[in-house]
Amino acid sequence: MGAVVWYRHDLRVDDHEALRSACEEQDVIRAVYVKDQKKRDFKRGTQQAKFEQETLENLASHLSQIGITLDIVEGETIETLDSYLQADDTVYFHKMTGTEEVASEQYIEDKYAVRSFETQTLHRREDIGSDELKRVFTAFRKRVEAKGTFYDPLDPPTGIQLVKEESVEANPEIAFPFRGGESAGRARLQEYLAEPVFTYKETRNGFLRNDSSKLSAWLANGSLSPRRVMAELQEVERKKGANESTYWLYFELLWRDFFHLTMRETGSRLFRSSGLQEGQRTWKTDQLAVERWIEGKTGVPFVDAFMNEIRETGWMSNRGRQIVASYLIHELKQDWRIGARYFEQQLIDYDVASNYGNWAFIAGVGNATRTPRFDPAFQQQRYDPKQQFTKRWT
Ligand SMILES: Cc1cc2nc3c(=O)[nH]c(=O)nc-3n(C[C@H](O)[C@H](O)[C@H](O)COP(=O)(O)OP(=O)(O)OC[C@H]3O[C@@H](n4cnc5c(N)ncnc54)[C@H](O)[C@@H]3O)c2cc1C
Repeated sequence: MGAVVWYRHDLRVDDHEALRSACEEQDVIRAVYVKDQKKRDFKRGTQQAKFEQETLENLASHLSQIGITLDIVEGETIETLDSYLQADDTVYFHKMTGTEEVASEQYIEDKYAVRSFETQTLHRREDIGSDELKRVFTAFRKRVEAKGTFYDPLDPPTGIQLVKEESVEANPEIAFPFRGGESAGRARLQEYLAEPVFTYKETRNGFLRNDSSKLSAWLANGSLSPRRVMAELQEVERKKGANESTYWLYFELLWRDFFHLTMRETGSRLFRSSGLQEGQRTWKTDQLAVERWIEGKTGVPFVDAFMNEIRETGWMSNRGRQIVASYLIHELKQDWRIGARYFEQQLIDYDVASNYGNWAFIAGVGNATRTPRFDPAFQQQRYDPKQQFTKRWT
């Protein structure tokens, strides 16, 4: 009989209830991560794959400190796990949001002994109240803020010391010059909370390294725990004082929670053409228009600059994402899911709930019925008046 920690979008040793419990309850532990590319009909962006690889190497080195080997196996998740697991194994894992992830959890729960935990979000379903989850962000936010429940992050199991991240040569033209892995995520968290966070509210729509936290990529693959981010943020507020900007970082983390908790209720409905709204919606699919959008050849320099940035670096700022998504949906009138799928392939911070939730929101088929529209010319005047960003990327 053995114990297996099944890693997915929780690629860390810190605040990892599944790993901690396995260490407390079992003598012999294996850890497994399944690289499942079979269901995808697209090739992942190089930056996304590189970030994952760096993350896995960092995780393996942390686990090896307490004698656990991380087995990385490729193939379809359920088939692969079935041949990896032994009938009397106990599987330790964290519950995830994505519908494919939930389906494989159910299979594993039915067939093996399991211990499952929930740490993917800052707040939990039960913090919202017993009635139906409020599908409007403001109502959700008020509910969790009134409750004010925060969960303390757990330290890594005894015997693991986080490897210190060596400093990364910063290229000022690249907004995301960081490596994958828990060590790099923690280093970035400290760097951001030391100073830049105090002006976050004013800078967050910018396009440079310190204009926003850049924590999303580590949060997305779970190499950083949202509870750890919040605990460190609260510590900084206690020591140096809270301001509107420090609150705003929490406010944005609530959007992440909101999309996750909504998707846990709505499941695969979000992937329909009409998203979370009722009925059918018809969208165009003009391959040439989509190709021009992807290749940064729409002829609208601000849009093209962002599309070139994501293609080369796997990163795009929130403002950029809103502008290019709005352009694809409202100007080119294309199916919003084509854009969401391209982001799924490219983004180093791809996260199913945040990605499809935001795309659906801009298409007017998400949680809100209002349809936000971003005029690239107006946006450029406001956020890149000297065209520094546009010139760099076109
Ligand atoms: C079309 C579109 C697609 C998106 N796809 C993704 C995605 O796949 N993965 C992803 O993590 N975010 C996605 N976002 C949300 C947002 O753009 C990124 O979270 C943010 O740009 C990441 O940069 P940051 O870490 O510096 O964010 P900060 O501004 O520093 O915010 C702090 C954290 O709050 C969370 N957050 C902030 N804004 C949002 C938001 N609108 N929705 C959900 N969470 C948010 C993120 O975890 C982020 O790291 C998308 C937004 C749009 C408009």
